[in-house]
Amino acid sequence: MRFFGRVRMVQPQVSDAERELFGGPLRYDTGWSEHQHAWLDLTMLSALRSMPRLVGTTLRMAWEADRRALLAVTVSEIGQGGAAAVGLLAVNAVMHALLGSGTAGQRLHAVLPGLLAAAGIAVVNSALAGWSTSRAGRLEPVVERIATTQYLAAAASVELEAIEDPDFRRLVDVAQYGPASARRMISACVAALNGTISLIATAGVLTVLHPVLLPMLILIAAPRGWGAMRVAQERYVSVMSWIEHVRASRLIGNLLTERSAAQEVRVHGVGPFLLSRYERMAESAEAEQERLASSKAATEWVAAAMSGLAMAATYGTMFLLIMSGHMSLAVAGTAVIAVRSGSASLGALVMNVNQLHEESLYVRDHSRFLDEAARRAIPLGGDAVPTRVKQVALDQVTYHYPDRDTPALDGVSLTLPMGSVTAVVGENGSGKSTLMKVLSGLLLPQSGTVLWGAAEMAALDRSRLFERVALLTQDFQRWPVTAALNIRIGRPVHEAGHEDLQPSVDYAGAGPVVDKLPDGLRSLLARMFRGASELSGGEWQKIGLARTHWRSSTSAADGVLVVDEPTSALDPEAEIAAFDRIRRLAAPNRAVVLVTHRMSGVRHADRIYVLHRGRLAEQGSHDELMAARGRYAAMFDAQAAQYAPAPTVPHPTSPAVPHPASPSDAGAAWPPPATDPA
Ligand SMILES: Nc1ncnc2c1ncn2[C@@H]1O[C@H](COP(=O)(O)OP(=O)(O)OP(=O)(O)O)[C@@H](O)[C@H]1O
Repeated sequence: MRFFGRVRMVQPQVSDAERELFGGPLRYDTGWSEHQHAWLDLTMLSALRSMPRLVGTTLRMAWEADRRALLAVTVSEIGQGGAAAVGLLAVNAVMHALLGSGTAGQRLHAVLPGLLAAAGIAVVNSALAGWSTSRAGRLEPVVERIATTQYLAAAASVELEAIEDPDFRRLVDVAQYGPASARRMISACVAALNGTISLIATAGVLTVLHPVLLPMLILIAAPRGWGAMRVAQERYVSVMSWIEHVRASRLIGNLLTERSAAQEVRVHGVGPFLLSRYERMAESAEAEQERLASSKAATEWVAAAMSGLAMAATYGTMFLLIMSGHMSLAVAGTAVIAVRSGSASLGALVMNVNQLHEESLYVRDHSRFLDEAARRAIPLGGDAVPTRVKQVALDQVTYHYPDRDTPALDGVSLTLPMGSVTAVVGENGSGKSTLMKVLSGLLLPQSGTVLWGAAEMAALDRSRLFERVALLTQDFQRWPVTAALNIRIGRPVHEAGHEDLQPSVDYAGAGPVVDKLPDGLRSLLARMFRGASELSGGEWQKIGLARTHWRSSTSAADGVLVVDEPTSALDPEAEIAAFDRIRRLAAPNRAVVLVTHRMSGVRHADRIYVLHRGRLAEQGSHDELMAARGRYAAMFDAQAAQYAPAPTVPHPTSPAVPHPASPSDAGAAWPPPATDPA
């Protein structure tokens, strides 16, 4: 009876390794589980019922992609169905001629026209099949390309807030499977169309031959169709319940090969540790594969047995019909062939409907993503940004991340006059980076206003506003392209030769970095490609600075330069030089705002704002804030004290880690023999 009940979700046996690594059964919620119920409700009937809608969606996509190719596929598939029906009729004529009266020679002679017709039909059929394959081959990549382009364009045009929203990220994750599924839906649709037409053709011929043959055909094919559907359901449910665990073991496997983990993998002995956990997790996934294979074998065996019984009943019925004179031998011969090809078509059709349904779940995610992305897209249009502004100002700005209880910015007001350098300091998590995102127009405050001159940012055309902002953040993008493009990409629409970029290279002090590269600015900075060069963190920061200069120098309109922790990887000399260069970027048409924890870089700023837990705690020049002896002065003094001569730091007298359990664990005698420090 277990074969006929619903396919149920079985909670996977989680390995000890997974508990140890992740603290329990892993729930990597990708949104896949949203399919679960759709699928589990799937019966053959509901799959067939949803067929017209699914086919309609796919055909619409294909129609937009290439109408001529779609028409060619449809015509050739219908042609193949017709050819199958005519082929069966030709077989029937051959049977009649073979089993008719007359001498063997006369009968062979009578067979010839039927045989020639069957051969001709076979040739036409294969030509049509070839045509269909080639046109579908044209259609599939175009549909996939259109769906991929839609996906990428939608992902790149949403608000930053959407990208940082975990729910939206999950949708982005799951929708990535949509384009490939849309492509596969084309072939599944073509195959389903082919199956339907050949089935209608065969059914028509069988009904003409004898009315009892059609129900018999259905009886033979139904168990195989049921078996195919059940196996697919079990596979899908298994994938759904195991996906997190398979991903987890893949994640562990990847960590062993990743460059970023390579040092700890070796020095801390993480390699053998993770490898053993990977093996244990993979073993439990293998057990599931084995269970699935056994279940598939049993289901297919039951389906084959039921289909065999129906086949025996069909042949028995035909035998009785022949014996009672209700069916000729020729009809029976044709019926045997038709039943065989018809049951194969029906079985294939069920599988294709099945696949169509499975793929449509992912295509549905894709369109759900497109709808959601359109809802959360950065709005197009808006007022023009004034070319000349005296200042950019924040007035009582509050920003709240959706999943946080407390605001990251709470009633912050500040002013950035053109031509000035403003510094923002504060402890970790005080809201500095959030403030920079609000200033850049990447995040829109829930209350308060950002003003460009007298214009409110909320009313401005955001794409135009972005053109007036230059960004240099600590985790700026290290694009896997040439050194030249890594600079030019600061304003990619602006064409530039290497000589045009030279001032930016010189400005950033990146000359020695470029000189060291094998092909100068032409060198590829992408370690994953052969022949590419790699830069150190500090060298990259100089390239980043050159990019910022390029962006700033290619716009004459008033704008803002946002610099967030630009010098973290620079050596002391380069850091001093970098702060000096950043200050020099403040021009009559540019306001520079600088976020840093290096207090030495802040002291020359025209105005300094101190943030504390999202609120503005202090503001003023360096001298004013030092005189006020508040937070700023405390931070400055704490850093300055690091460089002041200090009394000798005492050495610890006892080990900071517990003793190993036994001397053999330590690999050396423990405790070490007492020695006289003197
Ligand atoms: N994407 C986000 N989603 C939710 N909360 C966030 C997000 N980014 C930052 N926060 C929270 O907002 C607060 C301010 O973060 P922000 O990154 O602006 O601080 P910061 O001053 O730049 O810190 P740091 O000096 O460490 O870079 C923190 O409590 C942080 O946890």
